[in-house]
Amino acid sequence: MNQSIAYLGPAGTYSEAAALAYLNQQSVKFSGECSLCPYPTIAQTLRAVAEGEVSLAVVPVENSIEGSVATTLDTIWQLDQLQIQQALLLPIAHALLARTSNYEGIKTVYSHPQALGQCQQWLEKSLPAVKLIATNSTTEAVQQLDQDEFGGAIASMRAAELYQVPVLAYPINDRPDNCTRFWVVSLQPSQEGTHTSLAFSLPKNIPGALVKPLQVFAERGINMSRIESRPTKRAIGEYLFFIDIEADAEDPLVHSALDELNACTETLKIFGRYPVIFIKY
Ligand SMILES: O=C(O)C(=O)C[C@]1(C(=O)O)C=C[C@@H](O)C=C1
Repeated sequence: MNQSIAYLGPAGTYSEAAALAYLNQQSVKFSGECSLCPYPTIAQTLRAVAEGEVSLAVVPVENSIEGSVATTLDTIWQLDQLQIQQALLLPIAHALLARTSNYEGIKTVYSHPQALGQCQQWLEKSLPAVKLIATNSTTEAVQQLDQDEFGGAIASMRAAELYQVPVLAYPINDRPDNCTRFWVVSLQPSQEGTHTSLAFSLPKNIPGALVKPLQVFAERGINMSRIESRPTKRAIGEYLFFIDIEADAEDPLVHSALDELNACTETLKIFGRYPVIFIKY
């Protein structure tokens, strides 16, 4: 069967690198045709799976310096039916691309807000006077350089090569061990898993409302590897809680925890069980 994988494009983004790493690792499974489909935003990338335009999407979820990718969490909550197949941990090393030959020539730096955040200290030290402009992706930042001869872009080395733009500095991320976690999602539940992700809203904003849902895991010795809150968008001070646990949703112990969690939350959504793969270069 023909497979298609949506990612935040255009070609050269870290999301494309994650999609290629996934494909490489699944090469036996995808022995037939498999195409990579770039989308302009993370929300559109996820919607493409929900609407059946593609079979899979690879989206960033969390970075070791900058934290959560809010659009991914918000969209996966809204779309409801998406299931995580796999988590991929990808090392991220940013480059400064520009057509001018030195830092003095750069007046504006373009990049995805996550990448700008991951290079914040380097930018303050090396280019303190430049204007920072957010783009939809790091590759879109590189494309801005066609219209701005005084511009610089924070993007991948692969983007520098693909679009033939010189690299002025590399690596420029504030920490050498910078990495981003991606989720591979589809409409089908995964057949295996060591981790499970879910999110819930609470019935009432009262003292201790979050204690019970957390106890459900603690009482069973299930380790939580992440908790993140996002606004419900209904009223100020109302939150959704996104939780990752280091356990398989199909394990009977986890099953009972999820049943109990369902009873003490307003809406509970299980985004799937999945393995975590570490990508090395
Ligand atoms: O703009 C890109 O290259 C992306 O793939 C997006 C993204 C992100 O949203 O976190 C992916 C990995 C890096 O953390 C920087 C940017």
